[in-house]
Amino acid sequence: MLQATNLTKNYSGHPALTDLNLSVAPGEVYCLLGANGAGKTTTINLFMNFIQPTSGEVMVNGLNAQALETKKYLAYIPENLNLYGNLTGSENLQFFAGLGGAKPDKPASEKLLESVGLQPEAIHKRVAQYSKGMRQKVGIAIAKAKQADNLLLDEPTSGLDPQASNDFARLLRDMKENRVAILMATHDLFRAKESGTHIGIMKAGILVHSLKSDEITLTELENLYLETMKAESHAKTNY
Ligand SMILES: Nc1ncnc2c1ncn2[C@@H]1O[C@H](COP(=O)(O)OP(=O)(O)OP(=O)(O)O)[C@@H](O)[C@H]1O
Repeated sequence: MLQATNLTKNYSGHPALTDLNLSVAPGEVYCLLGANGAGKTTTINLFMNFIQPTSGEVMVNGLNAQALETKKYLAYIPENLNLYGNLTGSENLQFFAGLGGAKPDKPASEKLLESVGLQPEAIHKRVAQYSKGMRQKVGIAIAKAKQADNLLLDEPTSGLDPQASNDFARLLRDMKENRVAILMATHDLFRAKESGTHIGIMKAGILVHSLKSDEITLTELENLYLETMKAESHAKTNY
């Protein structure tokens, strides 16, 4: 469970995020949309405790995100996942899952990587030879190994081809069915509508709209997004 209450982050007095209220329950996928600089990464970084809030509260499974204990409940996949290029996919998985205290043995790591759709012949190749989509699959495998209750994704499908992006969406669906709470920043309206149970549209650090994805068609979402980006006012409105 992820929860932000009146969450605000300023940088030298400049607001990056203002008064965010948001919750993501187990089995929900909350997709954050918004232009560059809207505050999406700031939100994710606050949940990860990479940065501290100026005011307000950010909670993971009911604990303040600043508590070290929350790390075991969180998995994180950024746009460009940092893996060790000179290690294989399987070795990276063992290493990074091991950091979270959930190191799979070799057969278990092979099974996990196969379960996320990595080609069996790639599993023992050096990651330096992997495509971006393959690296993101290793990221999902690490998250699965960790069995974290919450998954934070920062533009994970950016730059993936449609097939890889589709594979990734399937993996998210599996995690959702396993009751993981997922918060994803994305620029992809189609994926947000398809994979999200909830969609938020941010502008200039404010969550302007928050809606259930089954309340809106893709065309309506696109129109709402474009209107929001055009609108002068940043005032919070209800859809
Ligand atoms: N370390 C920092 N110091 C100062 N300002 C920052 C810092 N990090 C982010 N900001 C500012 O905070 C605001 C929100 O940035 P953020 O990275 O959260 O946006 P975003 O929605 O993730 O954008 P993008 O789609 O480009 O990733 C921007 O105005 C940005 O310039």
